[in-house]
Amino acid sequence: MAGTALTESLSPPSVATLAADALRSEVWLTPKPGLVDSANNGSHDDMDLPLFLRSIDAIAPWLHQFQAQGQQDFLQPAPAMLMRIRPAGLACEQAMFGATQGINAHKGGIFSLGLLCTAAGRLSAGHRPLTRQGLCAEVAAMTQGLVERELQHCRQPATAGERLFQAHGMTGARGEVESGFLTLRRHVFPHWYSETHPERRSLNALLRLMAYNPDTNLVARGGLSGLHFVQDYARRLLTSGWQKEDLQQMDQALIARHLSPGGSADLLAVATVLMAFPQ
Ligand SMILES: CC(C)(COP(=O)(O)OP(=O)(O)OC[C@H]1O[C@@H](n2cnc3c(N)ncnc32)[C@H](O)[C@@H]1O)[C@@H](O)C(=O)NCCC(=O)NCCS
Ligand SMILES: Nc1ncnc2c1ncn2[C@@H]1O[C@H](COP(=O)(O)OP(=O)(O)OP(=O)(O)O)[C@@H](O)[C@H]1O
Repeated sequence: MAGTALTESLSPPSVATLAADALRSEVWLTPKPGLVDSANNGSHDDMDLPLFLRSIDAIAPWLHQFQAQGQQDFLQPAPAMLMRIRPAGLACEQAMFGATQGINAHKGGIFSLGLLCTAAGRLSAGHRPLTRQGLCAEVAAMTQGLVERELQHCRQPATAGERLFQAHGMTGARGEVESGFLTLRRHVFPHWYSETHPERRSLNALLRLMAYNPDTNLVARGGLSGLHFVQDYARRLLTSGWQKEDLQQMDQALIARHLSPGGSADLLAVATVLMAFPQ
């Protein structure tokens, strides 16, 4: 069985390589509503595709670092891991900002994929099976209590994510990892094989994410009405069936409203990595 062969043959560094490849596929995938892709810069005045590729080149070595640290620390209790990898996470963010002249191309992606690579390192070093479910559970275990510690107890919100928790109770990237990527498990994985062509499969997964992910990027730019606009639009396309032209029209609608579903782009990359593993 292909899935079993993958579990046995995936040597640890391959997961970090899969993650960098997933970031590259995500940015090349076109048309992506509101996001940077090969046709346009979506709702972003300060980013383009070459900037994303430079950012990925800067991040890639750190993804291996996360995995190595997961392997090295596999005997540590899971909840101790986030504190241990955060310095590498912040250094990776700095490397990204260095490559992009201070522009946030991948902050969310570094966070989610860094945790995923660490989880993979821990599972492989502990001779535990590298499965989708196991990886999601390990990410959840490593981030247990994160929303309470960093969002509920945050007195002076500094980031958009922290402000949006206070304003709307949105838990953003932290809530998604603490739930073991619940949005992916509930709304994306069960429908992954409903499309056979790889490009349509990725675009359909992105559409499903836009329909169901409580993306703090959308609320930061367009308020709750911005989030609902994107969710309603994506749900309509999922119901009626869609072609690339529909996504191009949706792109124009999001650009006109300055909306960008960046959190969904990040989760698409996470899904691409996780779908390389057996269930
Ligand atoms: C947790 C991270 C992502 C910071 O999050 P932040 O508060 O800036 O906001 P937010 O939760 O909206 O996430 C930022 C990025 O995550 C992505 N994202 C947004 N929504 C989602 C979602 N629902 N699911 C997954 N990713 C998402 C987007 O790309 C977004 O740009 C990370 O950069 C980090 O750990 N920073 C250190 C911050 C810290 O230690 N603060 C102290 C607490 S007061
Ligand atoms: N292809 C993509 N296009 C745009 N954003 C993406 C893409 N892939 C991932 N993202 C995510 O979107 C986030 C950037 O979104 P955004 O520019 O809205 O954030 P910001 O810089 O914090 O806010 P603003 O630009 O409104 O000041 C990044 O953290 C990144 O992880």
